[in-house]
Amino acid sequence: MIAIETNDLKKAYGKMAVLKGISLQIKKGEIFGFLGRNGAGKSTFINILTGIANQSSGSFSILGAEAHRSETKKKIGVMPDYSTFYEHMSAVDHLRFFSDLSGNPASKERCIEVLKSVGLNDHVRKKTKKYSFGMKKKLGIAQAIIHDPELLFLDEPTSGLDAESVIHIQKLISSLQEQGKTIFMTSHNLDEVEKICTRVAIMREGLIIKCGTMDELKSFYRSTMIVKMKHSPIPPSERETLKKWLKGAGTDLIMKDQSLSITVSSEKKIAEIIRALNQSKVDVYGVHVEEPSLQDIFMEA
Ligand SMILES: Nc1ncnc2c1ncn2[C@@H]1O[C@H](COP(=O)(O)OP(=O)(O)OP(=O)(O)O)[C@@H](O)[C@H]1O
Repeated sequence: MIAIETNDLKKAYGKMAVLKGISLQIKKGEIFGFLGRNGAGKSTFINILTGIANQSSGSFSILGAEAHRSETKKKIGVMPDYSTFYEHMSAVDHLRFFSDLSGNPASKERCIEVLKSVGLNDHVRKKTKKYSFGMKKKLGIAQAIIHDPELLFLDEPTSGLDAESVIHIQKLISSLQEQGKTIFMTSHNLDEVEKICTRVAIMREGLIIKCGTMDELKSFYRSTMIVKMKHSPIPPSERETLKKWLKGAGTDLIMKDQSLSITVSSEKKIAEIIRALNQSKVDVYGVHVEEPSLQDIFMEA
């Protein structure tokens, strides 16, 4: 079942093309990570999908329905990149008032339960004007999930939060997925995206330039890998011959007494290197292969 589908979605502000044709399909139950440098167009994309802005051309559907129908809106939750709150109200009153206004009234108990789930246990009765930046961020997430939506749009849900809160919110996002929700999130925290997202799209200058699971993205970039080996001492008589052979097998060779590091272009080469070492009477104790991280992929994309 498809949660979000966009077809050649474009957006221009005056002469500036911000989205240049985005076509995406996001399945129900995914945590979809949307990455891109500052100004790439991520928030604009979310704003269009959530009805805050209109597209210039192209179409999209949300939860199988044409976008912006009121029934569909009730099934989505949004945490925009910049949330505003009723400052004179306590967090719990703010959530109740907001849920009444949005046509999904929530009980006081439900509001308190949701505030606790985002880690605001001790601040449910505090006025939102006294909230710190991080507390407001959590309140924004609470506001997005108060009506138990099927689909959540989270624009940088953990930016500006302390390390403990980041982990708390990441766990909350994963638990929402376990409950069957679909999450579309933007983030500049690549470790976070790698950790919790089921699929990732990388956007650059209004276009999606890479999209797939982490394994798919990594296999695309798995053309080179850094191999590190620990081994027994190399007999002095074998050292030069072995060094010459290794230089032909890969690049960036670093040879130490009992370890080496080399960049190779295929997994087959790793087996060949182990055989060559054994033939030179060197025992291999450990092999570590460094795969590209999301950061490597992001930087190269
Ligand atoms: N209302 C607007 N009017 C004119 N230009 C806008 C408007 N909103 C966004 N833009 C421009 O559109 C481009 C994309 O902005 P957007 O906020 O979507 O990027 P982003 O990928 O979310 O960036 P960031 O990571 O910094 O949040 C930017 O060049 C921005 O200046």
